[in-house]
Amino acid sequence: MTQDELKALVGRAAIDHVVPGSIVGVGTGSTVNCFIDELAKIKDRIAGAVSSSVKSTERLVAHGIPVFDANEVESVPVYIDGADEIDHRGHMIKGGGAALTREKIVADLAQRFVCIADASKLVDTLGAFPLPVEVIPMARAQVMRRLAALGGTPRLREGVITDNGNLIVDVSGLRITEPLAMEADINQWPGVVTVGIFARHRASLCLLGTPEGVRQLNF
Ligand SMILES: O=C[C@H](O)[C@H](O)[C@H](O)COP(=O)(O)O
Repeated sequence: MTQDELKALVGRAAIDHVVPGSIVGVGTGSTVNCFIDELAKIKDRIAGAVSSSVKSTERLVAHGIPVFDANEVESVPVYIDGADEIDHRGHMIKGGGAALTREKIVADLAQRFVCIADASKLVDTLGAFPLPVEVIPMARAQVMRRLAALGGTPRLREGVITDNGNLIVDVSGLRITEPLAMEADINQWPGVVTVGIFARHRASLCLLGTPEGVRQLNF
């Protein structure tokens, strides 16, 4: 099976975790796009969605799925999103599509985070995928110096402005053995909007697409 077929497989499997009549938290990315297309088929059975990016909103609206502003929603039973990496405890690196801040906001509204990913995303230790950090433009150079001092190699993502008008710095060469601590540390640096470590908002369940079918990892 190709990676795209595995993404389609988990996008379909995620439908079983949608709570009928509820507002669904919807992530961002190519795997989530498969989920959105499946969600469209059951749109009459949900109240709508709260979205984590302009791109996902556009896709939801194109399918005729009502999209609620996050400020209108107090809580959602489930948030469904992809990941760039996920470890065996449900900690993730996210932000490869620059949507990490809004993703963490919607994840914070959710009672459960269901991660959908193809098998290539499962790792023993986070960090082989360059860690995205959303940064306010004025703080770019200082945050990059701090990231280098942590032992990583930061690089500005050229030509990318987030939905919030900020920059993305990608940090390679980190071995993230303590995701919770590193998330808390980087998040409190002046000018950092969000770090792409999702440890505090880790997955409750991962639907992992493998050539043998969907593997469920409960955390
Ligand atoms: O900002 C983007 C998100 O964190 C995505 O969920 C992540 O990059 C995974 O995307 P994809 O499903 O395209 O691999």
